[in-house]
Amino acid sequence: MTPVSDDTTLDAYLAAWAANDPTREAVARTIGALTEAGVAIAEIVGRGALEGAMAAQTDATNAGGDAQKALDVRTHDITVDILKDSPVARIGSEEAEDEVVFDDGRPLVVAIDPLDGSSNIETNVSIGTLFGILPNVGDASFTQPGTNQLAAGFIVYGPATALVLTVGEGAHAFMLDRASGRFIRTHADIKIPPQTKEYAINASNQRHWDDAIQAYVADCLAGAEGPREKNFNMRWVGSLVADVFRILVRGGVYLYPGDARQGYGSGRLRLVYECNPIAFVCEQAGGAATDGQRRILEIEPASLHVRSPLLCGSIEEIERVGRYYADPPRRSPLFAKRGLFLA
Ligand SMILES: O=P(O)(O)OC[C@H]1O[C@](O)(COP(=O)(O)O)[C@@H](O)[C@@H]1O
Ligand SMILES: [Mg+2]
Ligand SMILES: [Mg+2]
Repeated sequence: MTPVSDDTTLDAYLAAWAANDPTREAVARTIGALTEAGVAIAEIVGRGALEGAMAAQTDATNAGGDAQKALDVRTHDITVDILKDSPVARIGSEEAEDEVVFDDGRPLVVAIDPLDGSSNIETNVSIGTLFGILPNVGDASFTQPGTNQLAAGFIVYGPATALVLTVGEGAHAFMLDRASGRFIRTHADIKIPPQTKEYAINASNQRHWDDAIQAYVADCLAGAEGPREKNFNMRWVGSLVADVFRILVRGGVYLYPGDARQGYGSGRLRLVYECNPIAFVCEQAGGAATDGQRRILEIEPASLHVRSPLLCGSIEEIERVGRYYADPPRRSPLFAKRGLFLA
C-alpha cells in the first residue's frame, strides 16, 4: 500500500476513539505509555554499538529458555517502569517467568514481548516490541483468548520507528517524527493484498517440517512450472515485527510452523504476546492468522508463555495452507518427501 501521511497524530486518533468511554480512555493511556517506552527504546537502539554491549548475553535465560541479552532485560525494565503509573494491573512479559503485578484494582493487563528479534540486535537489522492489551480478569488474565484483546500492535525499530496499531477498527501504521516526538499516521486502514507471490519461512528447518508445510513450500518453489503456475519470492528477516510490517505493506505470508525439532512441536513463537497481537493486526487488515488449522485468536492459552505455530498474512494463502493441513496434497515423486527436489 502507498504510504500517505494524513497528519493524524496517534494522540488525536486515540482521543477521538476514546472520547467519553472510560475503558477506551484507559486503553488509550496505556498505548500512550507503551509508545513512550517505545520512543526510549528507539533512542537506545538508534545508538547501536555506541550504547555499549546491547547484544551481550547475560547469565540468565527467559521463560522460553532463550539466553537473555542485555537489551532484552533493559527493554523489559523500561517498559515495566513506564507502565507502573498507567491503568495496567499486570504485565505478562517474555522476559519474566512470573507476571509483574502492580495493582489488581486497575482495569487492564498488558502482554508484551519487549524486544522481538533478539538474534538481530548486533547485526543492525530491524527489531521491535509486541503488545496486546486485555481486560484485567485477575489470575486468568493471560489465559484469555486473543479475541478478548482490546488493542494490540507492535513497534518496529528500523530505518524508521513505526507503530502498527489496532483498537479493533482497522489496522493503522504511524511513524515516529523524531523532530516532534509524535507518531504520525502514514498508513490508514491497511489492507493486506489477499494474494501474494512472496513467502517467509526459515528454510533451514525444511527437513523438520510436516507434510502440509512441505507441500506448500514445494509448490511455491516449483514456480511457474509447478501447480501454482507463478514464481514466488522468499524473504526472512528473522524479526517477526519486520517480516509482518513488510506483509502489511505489500502482502505475503509468514510461516513459523511446528516442526520435528525437540522443543519445536508448537513452533517457536509465544501465543499470548507474539501470535495474538500479530493475529489481531492481520485480521483487522483483512488478512488471516492460524496455527494451520485453528484461528489464532480463538485458541485458549494454557499459560502465559505457551507456544503456538503461526501462519499469517495474505488470506488466500493462509486458507490454502489450511487446506493442505486438512488434506495434504499428493505429489508426484519429484516433489515427494524423498523426491528429487526435497531430498
Ligand atoms: O531464529 P529463527 O528460528 O529463524 O526464529 C526467528 C523468529 O524468532 C523470533 O526472533 C522470536 O522472537 P524473540 O526474539 O522475541 O525471541 C521472531 O522475531 C523471529 O521471526
Ligand atoms: Mg519475539
Ligand atoms: Mg523477545
